[in-house]
Amino acid sequence: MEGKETREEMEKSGMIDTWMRKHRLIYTGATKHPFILSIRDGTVDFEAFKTWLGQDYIFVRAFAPFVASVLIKAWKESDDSSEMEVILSSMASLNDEIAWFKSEAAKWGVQLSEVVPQKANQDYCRFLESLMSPDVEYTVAITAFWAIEAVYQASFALCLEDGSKTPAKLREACRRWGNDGFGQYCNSLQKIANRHLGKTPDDVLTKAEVTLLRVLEHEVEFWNMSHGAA
Ligand SMILES: Cc1ncc(CN)c(N)n1
Repeated sequence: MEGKETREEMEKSGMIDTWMRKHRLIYTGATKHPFILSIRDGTVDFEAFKTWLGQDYIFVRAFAPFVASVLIKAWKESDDSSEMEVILSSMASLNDEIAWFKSEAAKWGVQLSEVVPQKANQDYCRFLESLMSPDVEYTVAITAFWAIEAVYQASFALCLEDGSKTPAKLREACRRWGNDGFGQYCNSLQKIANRHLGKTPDDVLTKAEVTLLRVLEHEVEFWNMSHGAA
């Protein structure tokens, strides 16, 4: 009999997969955005890429304290010590990521100290800050964390697929998030999120789903900001 999936049925495949099916349209909007498709088909406007680069540097600086807040929640709320290690590895790579943004900006002639955060970026950073509150459950925060990373992984992996015409100058940027190692790290985050979603009360489950949708909307707005600014 067809109908709504029960919670037990959803948990069998993992809540994240269920939500990805349920919210396919917005997930595709975030991972196959026209900006990403323009990189993939080689028609990208390099000014748009430079806008993205400067804005994302600001975002990543706000993302690092968010990841730190997830680490604190894992330390307090998780019963599996390996989760802290996954989150810690992410913190270590953020250090590399900030260094990469600085050297990439120098190559493209983007003065990072002069970049002013645009509204979509400010809104997204404010949203991240709201998730840092100790009142936000670990399950909700780890779901958001997975979604933020997974959108970049899926988007940039698309630009590396066979047949893509990604300009040589942008391939390194795409490899940063589109490589297999980053994919495996996203799978680890997804497993952690699924494990906690599978045992959380219904009200927290609803909060996590709403938070996931907010992340996807912010990601779309973030791409729009870069794409529209050319
Ligand atoms: C907007 C955005 N979203 C996600 C990521 C991947 N950490 C990022 N760097 N920037």
